[in-house]
Amino acid sequence: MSIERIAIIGLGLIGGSIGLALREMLPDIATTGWDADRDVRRKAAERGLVGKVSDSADDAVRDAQLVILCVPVGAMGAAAQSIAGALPPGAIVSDVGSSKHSVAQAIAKALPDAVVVPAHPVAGTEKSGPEAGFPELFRHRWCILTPEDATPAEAVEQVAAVWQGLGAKVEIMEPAHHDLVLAVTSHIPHLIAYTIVGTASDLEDVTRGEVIKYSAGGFRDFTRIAASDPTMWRDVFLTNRDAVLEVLGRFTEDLTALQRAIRNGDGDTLFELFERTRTIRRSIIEEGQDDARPDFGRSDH
Ligand SMILES: NC(=O)c1ccc[n+]([C@@H]2O[C@H](COP(=O)([O-])OP(=O)(O)OC[C@H]3O[C@@H](n4cnc5c(N)ncnc54)[C@H](O)[C@@H]3O)[C@@H](O)[C@H]2O)c1
Ligand SMILES: O=C(O)C(=O)C[C@]1(C(=O)O)C=C[C@@H](O)C=C1
Repeated sequence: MSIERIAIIGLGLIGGSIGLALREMLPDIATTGWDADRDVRRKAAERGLVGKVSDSADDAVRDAQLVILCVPVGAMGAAAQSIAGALPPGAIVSDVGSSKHSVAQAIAKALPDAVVVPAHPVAGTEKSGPEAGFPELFRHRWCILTPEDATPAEAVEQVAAVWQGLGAKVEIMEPAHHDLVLAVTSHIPHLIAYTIVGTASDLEDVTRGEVIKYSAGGFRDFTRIAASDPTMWRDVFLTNRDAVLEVLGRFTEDLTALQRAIRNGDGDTLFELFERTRTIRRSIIEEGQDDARPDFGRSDH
């Protein structure tokens, strides 16, 4: 049986993009949505992010076969709690949170009897809110599902089919493994971007405004990432604490080794690392993942 009715809770960048993508790519699926913020609900209705923007979480999920929670990871428990009274028996609950272990625990606590298939579309931009979504966001991008062993296979297949219908490639992972991998590929890079842009800003007096003026290359790329939503990223670091701290420890050791190489004039160490990392970039492009840029093929994002 395929899914015919989906409710989206949280109508920002990801919830809005899912709604638009469903309406465009899987138009036979009826969509409802709700957001805790009245202004977001109004904008979502104006943009037609879902077929019907409901007046309450209960109304949005009452007839749903799949409910997707698209709120910051720190709000997943509250969002799950808000649908507890009206969730139809047998409905699948999913989410899009950037960290998986603690989100699964929060949803399970609020909805102990629900069938839960957590998901993480590895696709996004530095923008947020109901104006930021676009239907192609998930095309050719990974969506990682992290179900428990006991989760019915049919529910996992139904959620996978929806993501594939939106153009995503689906992978299944253990939640803890997901959290470690994403700490390396997404969370620490964001922390580095926030740090370097913060450091540069602190140094503005010393550099007399020239950091911003000359930020055309590498620094400019960092500023895009460092413009990402503060609520979302605060929650990611608080909920994926252990994996982030583990990877950060390794990163700090490697950075210290580079610091030593620079102080000692050890060019070989620097050259060998830079050569190795260039190979990694080239292999990503060869695998056809260069479209990982959020503005790939779009002039308006
Ligand atoms: N932004 C990205 O690049 C990206 C990518 C993949 C996954 N994610 C994950 O997707 C989720 C949503 O991120 P986003 O970028 O769409 O954020 P967003 O800020 O654009 O949207 C989140 C929306 O959730 C609403 N909200 C907050 N608490 C709520 C609650 N209890 N009930 C109902 N609505 C509530 C907010 O009003 C807001 O409109 C996060 O968990 C994030 O980790 C984000
Ligand atoms: O490209 C960006 O702007 C993103 O930050 C997207 C990105 C990422 O780090 O890859 C950010 C967080 C998500 O959980 C998934 C995707």
